[in-house]
Amino acid sequence: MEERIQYLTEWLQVKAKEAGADGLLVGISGGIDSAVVSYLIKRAFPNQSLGVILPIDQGVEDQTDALTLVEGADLDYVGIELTDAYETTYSTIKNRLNVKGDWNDEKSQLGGANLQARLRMSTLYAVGNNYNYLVVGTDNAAEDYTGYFTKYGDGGVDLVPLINLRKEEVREMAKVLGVPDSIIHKKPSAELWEGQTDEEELGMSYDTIDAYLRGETIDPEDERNLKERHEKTAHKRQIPAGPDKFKGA
Ligand SMILES: Nc1ncnc2c1ncn2[C@@H]1O[C@H](COP(=O)(O)OP(=O)(O)OC[C@H]2O[C@@H]([n+]3cccc(C(=O)O)c3)[C@H](O)[C@@H]2O)[C@@H](O)[C@H]1O
Ligand SMILES: Nc1ncnc2c1ncn2[C@@H]1O[C@H](COP(=O)(O)OP(=O)(O)OP(=O)(O)O)[C@@H](O)[C@H]1O
Ligand SMILES: [Mg+2]
Repeated sequence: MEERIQYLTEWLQVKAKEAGADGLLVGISGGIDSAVVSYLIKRAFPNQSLGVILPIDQGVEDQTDALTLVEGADLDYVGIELTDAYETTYSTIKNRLNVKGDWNDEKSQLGGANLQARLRMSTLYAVGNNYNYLVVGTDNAAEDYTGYFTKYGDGGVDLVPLINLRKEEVREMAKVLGVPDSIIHKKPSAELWEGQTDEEELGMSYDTIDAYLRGETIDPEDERNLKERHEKTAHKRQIPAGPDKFKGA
């Protein structure tokens, strides 16, 4: 695992250099994926790496985890409270569509949740511009395969160092890097709404997804679900579709 960590550290250094960037930053949620990326960017750029904590209506526990993490990783950080920005944006959209008589509360819920991820993305790029840092994402192999991320939200990043790591490998790497146990053992959650957990929303455990990604046989129902998620989310892993060049007169 140490070699794999070294490999990713050097890869981050090369990609930043290729881009002419001075360093790297990551959004820190208090979860394990961003924890691992924090330690990696700190290794790659000890003096030019930044953690960005972006609370939106967030529980105290997670801000504590985020702070424990940056202190443990000895990572420079900044906290930017986005609750007001989120609420203003969301209510402005809601009010305007209400005036047209078009607002649909139920349909808009997921869009509102995704707006949180997209506001964080915009904020990370604004901070990145200020320092000439690249934005590092935290998606792992299980999230990538299932498309379990917000398009142009947490999926809108410059580099994805964990993209080939199953969740179990992220946990293993976290242990070697020295990520606190409390973060390693907490339930994965996007925290886009109260009580959300990845495994409940996906309808299966990361152990099952990891087993599938290792090429093992899993419950046929789960396999069907995974394949369907993968196909439905193909657009998130591609550049936006455009038509072929018009060849007529
Ligand atoms: N075939 C197609 N070709 C081109 N575009 C297509 C499309 N189908 C949908 N779309 C577009 O994609 C949109 C749907 O994708 P998207 O906006 O991403 O939204 P969606 O996939 O519906 O929701 C995001 C999912 O990711 C989860 N998430 C988000 C953020 C963080 C984490 C985490 O683990 O921390 C998890 C979240 O809980 C939710 O389950 C549609 O509204 C539409 O605009
Ligand atoms: N409050 C937040 N502040 C800054 N960035 C955040 C915040 N919430 C989410 N993010 C960003 O969105 C990413 C996607 O969240 P995700 O939940 O998949 O990862 P995680 O929280 O690090 O780990 P886990 O999946 O185990 O919860 C995070 O890794 C982080 O980069
Ligand atoms: Mg999380």
